[in-house]
Amino acid sequence: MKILVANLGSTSLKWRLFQFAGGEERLLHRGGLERVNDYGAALEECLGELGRAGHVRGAADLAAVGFKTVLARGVTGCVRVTESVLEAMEAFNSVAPAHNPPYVAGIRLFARRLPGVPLVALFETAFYQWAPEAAMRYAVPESWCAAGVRRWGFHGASHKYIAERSAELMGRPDVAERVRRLYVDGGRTPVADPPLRVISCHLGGSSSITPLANGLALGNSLGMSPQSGLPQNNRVGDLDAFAVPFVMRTLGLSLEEVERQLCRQSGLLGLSGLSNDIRDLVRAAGEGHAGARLALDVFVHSARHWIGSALAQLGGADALVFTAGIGENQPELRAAICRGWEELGIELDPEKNAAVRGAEGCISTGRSRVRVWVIPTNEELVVAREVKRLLEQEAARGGAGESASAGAAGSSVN
Ligand SMILES: Nc1ncnc2c1ncn2[C@@H]1O[C@H](COP(=O)(O)OP(=O)(O)O)[C@@H](O)[C@H]1O
Ligand SMILES: CC(=O)OP(=O)(O)O
Ligand SMILES: [Mg+2]
Repeated sequence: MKILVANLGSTSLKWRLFQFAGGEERLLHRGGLERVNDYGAALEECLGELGRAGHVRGAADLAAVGFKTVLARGVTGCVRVTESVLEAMEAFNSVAPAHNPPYVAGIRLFARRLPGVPLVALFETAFYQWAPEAAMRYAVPESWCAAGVRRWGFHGASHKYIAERSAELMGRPDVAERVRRLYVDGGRTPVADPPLRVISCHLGGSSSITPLANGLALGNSLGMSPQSGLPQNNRVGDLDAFAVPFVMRTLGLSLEEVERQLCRQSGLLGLSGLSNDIRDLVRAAGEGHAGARLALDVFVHSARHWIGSALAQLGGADALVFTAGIGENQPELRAAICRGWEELGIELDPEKNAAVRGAEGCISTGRSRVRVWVIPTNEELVVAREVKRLLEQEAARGGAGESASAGAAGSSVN
């Protein structure tokens, strides 16, 4: 069974093609494009590359295409994409303006280009279904919460992968197995003592930090929208809610203009006035650009704030993990984030830290009580496994029937 996963990130397109056969998972192909603005053209390039490599010449070559979709009204988990799922995503376009519109368009493009191939979505919010209610609520009236104003949490596929892989690296196969089975039994797979406490730092085009207790999320720095928490590439991150009516009144901005500026001209770009890409900012800061320096400093300050929160929620940590575009590749920022934490039992080894870029490795000293890791994420594998499971469930039921999640009913788009 061949499953393609298309990961439409806020700055990139990444894809991986997996073959599942006889209990084995094999990666057949992977690729990606950076600094993407036109996702339609990027997806055509992906399909072209898969065709030229001889892997996907037509619909018959694929069992399914999986998508790491962000959020939808009333839908989570792993579902067949139906018209009503797309409508539920569109209903939250204004909550995830950088993510939902390109995903809906991208899914429709696959439906046209690969007619008949099952299209399946694993929503990023799925990983937080079991997080404590106190970690997921805002202090707003109940009617706001009922309308969707609550913390949803994102980067679920990535933090799930880190939960599993970090448990393996920390010698905890029991916790890794619980994580693998999470969407089967809701985290009820038993684990041994002592508890494994991991802080997962996904730092990329969007960034988020999650405390993991025995593989389960206790929350996420991303809240109701993927524009919260740390400053994002060109999206705002945390902001006092009263700033919005204030700038509308005092600067005379329309609601649409406020939304546009918060989503396109804020974050690292807004702070630096230069770029939304950390590579440009590190280079420019080195050349004395004050805006770039400020953007990096705010990013580091915010990362430390959220790691501190995770440390407090977990009551300490056994491992701290850096992943995604920035976390995997940027030793200078990892060092700045972990500065002065020896008393907390976190001590980076400067040489190991400098040496690990885009690869898996431990970057803490032998003395460090908390082991610090770089783990390249594999969101696509997490999605592909759930897609496979859904197809197998459907086959066992004798066809693509009703899906487990609310709101997923309706005619399949493919
Ligand atoms: N080789 C690299 N060195 C340093 N930073 C990088 C590198 N590659 C990517 N980045 C940073 O990571 C971001 C992309 O993160 P990533 O998680 O891969 O993408 P997305 O958010 O689109 O899913 C870039 O915008 C850039 O800031
Ligand atoms: C929220 C999310 O999935 O972020 P990104 O697209 O940047 O990876
Ligand atoms: Mg991403």
